[in-house]
Amino acid sequence: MDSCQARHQGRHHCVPSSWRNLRQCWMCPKENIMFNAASFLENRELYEGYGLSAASELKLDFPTLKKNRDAYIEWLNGIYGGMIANNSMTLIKGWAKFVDNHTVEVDGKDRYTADHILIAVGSRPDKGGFEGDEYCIDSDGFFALEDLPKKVIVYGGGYIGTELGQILHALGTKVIQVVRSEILRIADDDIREQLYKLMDLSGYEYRKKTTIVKVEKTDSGLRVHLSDGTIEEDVDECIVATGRPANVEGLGLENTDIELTKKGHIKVDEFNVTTVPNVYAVGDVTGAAELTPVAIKTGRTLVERLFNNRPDLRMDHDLIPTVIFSHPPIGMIGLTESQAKEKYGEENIATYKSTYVNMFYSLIQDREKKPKNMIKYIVNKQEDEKIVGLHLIGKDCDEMLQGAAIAIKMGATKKDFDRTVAIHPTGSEELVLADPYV
Ligand SMILES: Cc1cc2nc3c(=O)[nH]c(=O)nc-3n(C[C@H](O)[C@H](O)[C@H](O)COP(=O)(O)OP(=O)(O)OC[C@H]3O[C@@H](n4cnc5c(N)ncnc54)[C@H](O)[C@@H]3O)c2cc1C
Ligand SMILES: NC(=O)c1ccc[n+]([C@@H]2O[C@H](COP(=O)([O-])OP(=O)(O)OC[C@H]3O[C@@H](n4cnc5c(N)ncnc54)[C@H](O)[C@@H]3O)[C@@H](O)[C@H]2O)c1
Repeated sequence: MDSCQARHQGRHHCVPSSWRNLRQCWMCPKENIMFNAASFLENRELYEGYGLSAASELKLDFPTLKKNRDAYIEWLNGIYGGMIANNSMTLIKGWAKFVDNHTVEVDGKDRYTADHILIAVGSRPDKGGFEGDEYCIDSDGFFALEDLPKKVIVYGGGYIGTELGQILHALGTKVIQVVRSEILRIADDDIREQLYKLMDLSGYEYRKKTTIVKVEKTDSGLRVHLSDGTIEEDVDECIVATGRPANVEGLGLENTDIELTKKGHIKVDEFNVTTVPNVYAVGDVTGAAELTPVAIKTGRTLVERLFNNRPDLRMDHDLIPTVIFSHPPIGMIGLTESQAKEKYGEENIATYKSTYVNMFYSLIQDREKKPKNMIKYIVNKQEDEKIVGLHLIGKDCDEMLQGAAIAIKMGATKKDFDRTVAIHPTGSEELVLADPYV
């Protein structure tokens, strides 16, 4: 929890410039390192084609990966700590609880008050809610693993379940992802179908429309009972990733007039003010898109408004680009085809789609085994084919989206993309070659 001191009020540029470098949470880089490790290994089968025979002997030393990853995160945290110290901020370490609308108590001892109080306590992993969920781990437990498990059940079809399942699979674990309905329901239907094809191609196992009924501990690991009647034996870890509720328990909100939404998030208005004046909330705890850049940008926007004389400034939640770091990654911005049809009417929506093989896979001899990227544009015919959604899946799509997102945020049409000359030979060139208008 951060509290802003009143002494900043009215001063211009009181946001330290080094804050602008604050751009990551610890979970994102931690998972990104695991994504990269998995990317090295998943390409093992390509080495031979590239004449890299020694590389096919590549072996994972998991404890070394974990040690180096954790050291990197510690180094990052040190940098952030330094930024706080160097900017004359006082950091009080401890668990915060409201005792009234404007007073916060830390670790049940010291009390603090301020003209402005910002709540940014994030979210926490859901437990699962089935018999034996105490034997399961969550994403924090995944990062604490000391060695690579042999067999894992991943429960949940969202970002975390899909990312962790895919990382473990690429590292060599036998993974079964169990999902209540579909994997990545938030994705566009065509992209999800392509994901399933790519998962099938890589031998990734998933069970759709299935839930976990019960988990038991046995001498040889976990026994997991699934709703389709099957039982998985000798499971080393069962990772639950069924969402992240707001972290409001123990925050003492009952001592305040701060209200929650029906879904249990802190209720805020468009300026991120809670139901108590001068108490603000940003990030996961508000139910905004649960993404690091969203939390950070909302915080910066609020600070600019309060202390930099920009009274009308508010966070813009429209067209937020996001990437799911599956293998391969999925990038998306804006509406899916079905959302766009619902919003603008079926007759006003057109789509452009392209599938292609990234040159990286060109030396795979069997055409059927070449993973295909897919790009899909959703455009509004009423507005000169303005792009209202862009969806990508495949190698390098994580890096391809950001530039396109700028253009789309500026209101680009499909023709604007078509007019742009391609950069050859890259995967990104498909963005301007996909089903071109001219
Ligand atoms: C495994 C995983 C991977 C992710 N990967 C990505 C990614 O690749 N890209 C991306 O954009 N987003 C990613 N996210 C989402 C991202 O981490 C969150 O959206 C982001 O961290 C939200 O920021 P926040 O400030 O709201 O909360 P947090 O970053 O969770 O920070 C909340 C802080 O408040 C502290 N806190 C809680 N309660 C109290 C209290 N009572 N007193 C004092 N302190 C308290 C917590 O300990 C924590 O330090 C990932 C999330 C997870 C779980
Ligand atoms: N790459 C990234 O940017 C990244 C990575 C990780 C997490 N995140 C953020 O963190 C958030 C939380 O991730 P998450 O994967 O925990 O949540 P999520 O909301 O993405 O997915 C939760 C999944 O669990 C399922 N589910 C919910 N309740 C269930 C139940 N009772 N039984 C069975 N299944 C159930 C949902 O259908 C969904 O498939 C994400 O929404 C995302 O915004 C982002």
